[in-house]
Amino acid sequence: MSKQALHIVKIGGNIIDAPEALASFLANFASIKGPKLLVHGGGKIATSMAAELGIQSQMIDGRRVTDADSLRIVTMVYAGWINKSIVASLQAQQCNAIGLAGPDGGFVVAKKRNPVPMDYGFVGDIEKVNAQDLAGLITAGFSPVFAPITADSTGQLLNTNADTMAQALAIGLSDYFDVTLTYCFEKQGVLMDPNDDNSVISQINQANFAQLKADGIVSAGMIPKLENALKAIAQGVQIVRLCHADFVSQPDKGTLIQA
Ligand SMILES: Nc1ncnc2c1ncn2[C@@H]1O[C@H](COP(=O)(O)OP(=O)(O)O)[C@@H](O)[C@H]1O
Ligand SMILES: CC(=O)N[C@@H](CCC(=O)OP(=O)(O)O)C(=O)O
Repeated sequence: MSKQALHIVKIGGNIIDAPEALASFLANFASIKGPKLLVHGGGKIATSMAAELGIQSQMIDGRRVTDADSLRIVTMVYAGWINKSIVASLQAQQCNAIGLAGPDGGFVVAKKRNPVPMDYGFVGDIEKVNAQDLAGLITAGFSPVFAPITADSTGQLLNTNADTMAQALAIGLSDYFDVTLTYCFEKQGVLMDPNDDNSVISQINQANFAQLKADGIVSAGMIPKLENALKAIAQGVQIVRLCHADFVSQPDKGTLIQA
């Protein structure tokens, strides 16, 4: 029997940092019919806030090396300012958004990343999603808005990559819904030439991803994003797509991920 459709959308830092682009994205998100869930990043704002406070940010393979000071900043920025700004905007557009981070409701439990071979500090890898309770919240009519902050089983807060958070929530919720996962960012999709918006690669699977990586066509934050997208499609998510934030509700745009 087919399940109810659920749209899970991830929105990244470049859009969140651009007020007009964010407003237009949120209007489109609010107009999606039926159950929906938003995961947001905000890495760019966290980096500039840290710089204002005299703290340098270091990224390795798309992950922020998170010391105690950085953890305080990312928690305030992601689970505070960004999350509440988005929720308030969605509520003003009759979307019944509820702001959450991993520790709320025990929805996402993580584990501090092993410090060997590389110590990322307070960075969490997701261990468990409490999908049953979260599905209940969604079925009750709420649209969860997740900040990429988690905690471990001892209560230690951790910083988690937002693309990974979206992937784990999508896989967990696939037991209860037919999930479409859309990664929205500021490009038209995965591009053959990152400077040419007309060069969208229409489909990506494990085999051509390996080739695109080897050829240096995908780089930086795009590599973990595609790894997350490929994991989602391999583990029960029905549709996975990467597209420009303006096209969140246009299923024919962007790059489709294939198993
Ligand atoms: N082939 C590619 N096509 C599109 N973007 C690419 C490609 N290779 C690298 N990128 C970079 O990946 C970025 C998206 O990853 P990331 O910065 O982690 O996004 P976000 O913070 O929006 O999740 C793009 O802004 C772009 O600079
Ligand atoms: C561990 C880790 O790297 N966490 C990310 C969380 C934010 C994020 O993923 O934001 P974008 O989607 O805007 O890149 C970070 O602090 O940058």
